[in-house]
Amino acid sequence: MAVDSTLAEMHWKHDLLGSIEIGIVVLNKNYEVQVWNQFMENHSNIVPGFIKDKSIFEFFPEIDKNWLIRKAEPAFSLRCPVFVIWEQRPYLFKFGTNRPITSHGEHMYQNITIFPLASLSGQVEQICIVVYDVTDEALNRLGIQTLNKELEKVSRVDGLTGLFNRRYWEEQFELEFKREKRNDKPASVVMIDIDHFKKVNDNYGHPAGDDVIRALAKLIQKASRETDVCGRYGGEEFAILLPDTPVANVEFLTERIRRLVEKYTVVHEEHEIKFTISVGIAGFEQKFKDHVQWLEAADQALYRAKLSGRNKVVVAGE
Ligand SMILES: Nc1nc2c(ncn2[C@@H]2O[C@H](COP(=O)(O)OP(=O)(O)OP(=O)(O)O)[C@@H](O)[C@H]2O)c(=O)[nH]1
Repeated sequence: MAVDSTLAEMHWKHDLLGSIEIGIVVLNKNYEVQVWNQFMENHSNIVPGFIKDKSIFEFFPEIDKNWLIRKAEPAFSLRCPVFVIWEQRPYLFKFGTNRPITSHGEHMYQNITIFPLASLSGQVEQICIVVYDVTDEALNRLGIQTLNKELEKVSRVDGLTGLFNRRYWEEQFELEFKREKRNDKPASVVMIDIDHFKKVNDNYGHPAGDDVIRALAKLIQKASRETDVCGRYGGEEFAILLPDTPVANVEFLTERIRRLVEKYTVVHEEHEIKFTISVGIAGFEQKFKDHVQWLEAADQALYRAKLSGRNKVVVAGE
């Protein structure tokens, strides 16, 4: 009778371990597998009889041995459970998943709990690793994060050129102005405007004009440093903020862009379009009350470049 009830108990425990949708692995102190439930078998294609008494590290090279031993140590020595969530480590066992393939990989995301299994004497000779499949939750979260990053980028960038849009550029410019007010280091701002751009639109059409705007944006970006903040300020007007750069260096740089543009040809359908730019530069001065005054100085220099014949670089105050 006693044997019967023990057998029955073993049977339902076996059924229970087999039917639950979580992985259960019992390891001894040598990290050899003692229990391997149906979930683990289904996802690894390794049957319990084959892996029993073998080191877990032999079968799963993706498991960082030192890391797992370090993690499981408190379960053995302090008898406390240990939790590892997918944000810390996406998975312990590299199992596939039947979810649609996304940019976040096609493996199963797992939360892991490591429980101490104490014997009657209170000694912990074994630990139980419980593996939860949290792929749906992880993919949702990662999907939302990607979407948020995309939205953040879209809200900063001008769609036609890929440069910063006016709003974001102005925000950065205002911040730089405040930094300059405190630090008083050399910094410059540049306004660039395409000459007689209306004629480009009138002669070749609006899409051709767009190609010219895009071409100039590329030239500006190529000539600038990573720390320069390049923006499309208006239709055919661009602004560059150059932190830590004195006016003399900027004059040299913008003169180079001006010459490059002069030589450049935009090919749109059967048309070869030539164009030029006018440039205004203003170095930071402590006398500016706000960033608007600093930008106005560059704008006035640009206006003088236009008035004095276009295709020119003019520095404010010179
Ligand atoms: N193709 C295209 N044209 C634009 C865009 N935004 C503004 N424009 C055009 O840019 C032209 C700007 O013309 P104006 O402000 O008169 O200046 P301009 O012809 O460049 O003359 P100057 O600046 O005095 O040399 C207008 O015809 C606008 O329609 C755009 O995104 N694409």
